[in-house]
Amino acid sequence: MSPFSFFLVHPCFKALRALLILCCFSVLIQFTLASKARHFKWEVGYLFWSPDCVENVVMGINGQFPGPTIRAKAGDTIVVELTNKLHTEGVVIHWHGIRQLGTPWADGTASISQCVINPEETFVYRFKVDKAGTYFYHGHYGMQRSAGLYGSLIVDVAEGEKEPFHYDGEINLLLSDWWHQSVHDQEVGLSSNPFRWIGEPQSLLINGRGQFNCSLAAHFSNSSSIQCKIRGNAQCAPPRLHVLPNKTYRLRVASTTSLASLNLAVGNHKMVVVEADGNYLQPFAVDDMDIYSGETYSVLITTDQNPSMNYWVSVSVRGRHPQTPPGLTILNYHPNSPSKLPTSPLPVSPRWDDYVHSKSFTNKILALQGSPRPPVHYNRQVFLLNTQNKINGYTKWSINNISLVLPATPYLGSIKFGLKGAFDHKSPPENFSNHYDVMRPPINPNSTHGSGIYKFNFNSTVDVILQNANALSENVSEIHPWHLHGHDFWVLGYGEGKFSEKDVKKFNLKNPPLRNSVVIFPYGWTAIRFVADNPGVWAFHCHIEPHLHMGMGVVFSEGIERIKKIPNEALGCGLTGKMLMNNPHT
Ligand SMILES: O=C1O[C@H]([C@@H](O)CO)C(O)=C1O
Repeated sequence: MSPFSFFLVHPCFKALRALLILCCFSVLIQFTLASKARHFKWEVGYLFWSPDCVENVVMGINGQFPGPTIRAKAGDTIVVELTNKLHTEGVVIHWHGIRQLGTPWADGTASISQCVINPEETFVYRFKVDKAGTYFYHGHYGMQRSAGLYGSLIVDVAEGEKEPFHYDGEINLLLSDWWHQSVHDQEVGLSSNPFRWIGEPQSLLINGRGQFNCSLAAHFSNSSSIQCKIRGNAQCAPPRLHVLPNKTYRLRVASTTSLASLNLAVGNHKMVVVEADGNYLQPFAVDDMDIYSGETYSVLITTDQNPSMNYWVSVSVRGRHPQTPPGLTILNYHPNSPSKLPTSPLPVSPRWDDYVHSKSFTNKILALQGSPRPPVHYNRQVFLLNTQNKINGYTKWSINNISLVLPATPYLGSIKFGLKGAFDHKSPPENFSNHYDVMRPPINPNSTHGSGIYKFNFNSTVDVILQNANALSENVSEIHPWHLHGHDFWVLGYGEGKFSEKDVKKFNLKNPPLRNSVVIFPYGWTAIRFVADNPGVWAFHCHIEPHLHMGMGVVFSEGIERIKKIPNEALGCGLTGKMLMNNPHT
C-alpha cells in the first residue's frame, strides 16, 4: 500500500483527515465570500460639458464625464446594466485589458463580439476581472471613444494578496485628447473625398479636465498664452493631486487618447515604473515617461521634495508635430494651498520627434522576475504590414493591403452558427511582398476593403510581426499603438527598417513584458507572441481612433467550437437576429 493510500484508510489518521477536509472547505468558503459581484446601472447619453473650459457636447455616463470609476478586487464579477440613452445612435463598451476569459460576448466590440445596443435598449455586461491592475473602459463603436465615452477600471489584488511593491496612497490619472469639432463631423471628414484629416487636438485632458487658450503656467512662458483664471468648481478646473510629504504614491496612468502619444512628467520627482497593462514590471526609474493610446502604467513617486512648494504634473504630445499646449495640473503637498502655483518652470519634456528617448524608455520595460515566460517556439508566424493607401480615391490604412470594414452581423455569432455570407470567407494574407520598400511611399497605393479573419488553432502559439512603413507622403512614417483584445502577449522585440528572419535570434525570450498594447515606431517593426487559448473573436488594431475608422485593424478567432451558449441579446441583429427569431430555442 502506498503511503498516500495508507493515510486515506488508516483509522489513526481519521482526525487529521477530518481537519484537512475542514481546511479545504474554509478556504473555498473564504474565496467565495471574498470575490463578489459588483453591480452598476449605467445610462449613456450626450451632455453639455466644458472639458477644456469651452462648452461642447460629450458622451457621458450617468450625467458624468469621464464615466464613473469601477473599482474591484481580482476575482470579482462586474455586472454593468448599460442603457443606451443616446437619441439616434447605438453604443457598446469595451473593457480594455480585461481578457474576457469564458465571456467573449462581453468584450464590447460592435460587429465583432455583439450587436450595438440600440437607443432605449439595456444590455448587461457580466464578466470576471481575473487579474489585478490598471485598466479602463471605452466606447468601441465608430469613434465614440473620441466623443468622451471612457472611464477608469481599477482592479486591486484579491483579499489576502499583496502587490510586489509598497505605497501609501494612490492617484488616478486618466489621460485623453480633445477636439472642438464634433466626432460626427470628424467621421464624415475622414470618409470624404477629398479627405479631411481631424488635425491635432485642441486640448489634452487629465481626468477629463484641460484648459483651452490659457495656461496654468503662463507666467513661466514667453509665448502669448494668458494665465488661466478658473473658478474652483468649474468642470475644467485642474484635478489637484493632494499628497503628504515623505510618502510613496502609486500613480495609475491610462491613456485613452484618440490620436496623441503622450509624455508624462512630475516636476522634481522621479517616477519608478512598476506595472504596465495589468502586468508587473522589473522596476526602473525615469524623469519622464511615454504613454501611447491604449496603454496603462503604474508609477511610484516619493514626495521627498521641499514640502513648502507644489509641483507641476505635465502631459505633452510625442511623435506628431505638436500644436497642442501641455495638459497641466498640480501635485499639492499638504498643507500648502492647492491653488498655490509651483514656482519652478515646467518639467522639460523631450522634443516631439526624439525617438531615441522614446525607444530608450520602451527598451527598459521588462517583466518582473517570476512572471510567466513565453513558449520557446511559435506554431504560426503572421506578418502585418501597416500602410496608408487609397481606395477609389479615399484615404485609408491597410494591413497587407486590406482595409478592414466591419460586417453587419457580429463575427462571434456568424462563425459560431456557420452563417454563410456574413463576412469575407477568404482569410487575409499572412505576409506581404518581399519587394515592398517600407522606407518609401507605396509605388501602387491602391488597396481593397475586406472583412476576412485570421483563424488560429486552439492553444497554438502565434507570432505577429507588425511592420511599419512610409505613409502616402515622402519621409512620413507615424507611430501606431496596437491593441489586442482577449489576450495579453509577450513583446519579443523591436527593430528598425524591414524585419528579417535573422531578427528572430534577437528575440527576448527571457523576460519579455506581458502587455495588451504595444507601439510600432516609424519605419520599424515590433514582434509579439501569444497563445490562442481564449475561445472568441478578437480585434487587433491600431488604437488611434481615426486610424481604426480608416481600416487599420484585423480580426482573430480561435476555439469558437468550445463556446457553449452565447446570450441571445448579444447577437439579436443582422443574420443572427433573424435566425434567433426564427428558432427561438437556439
Ligand atoms: O491618417 C492620417 O492622415 C493624416 C495625413 O497622413 C494625411 O492628411 C495623418 O497625419 C494621419 O495620421
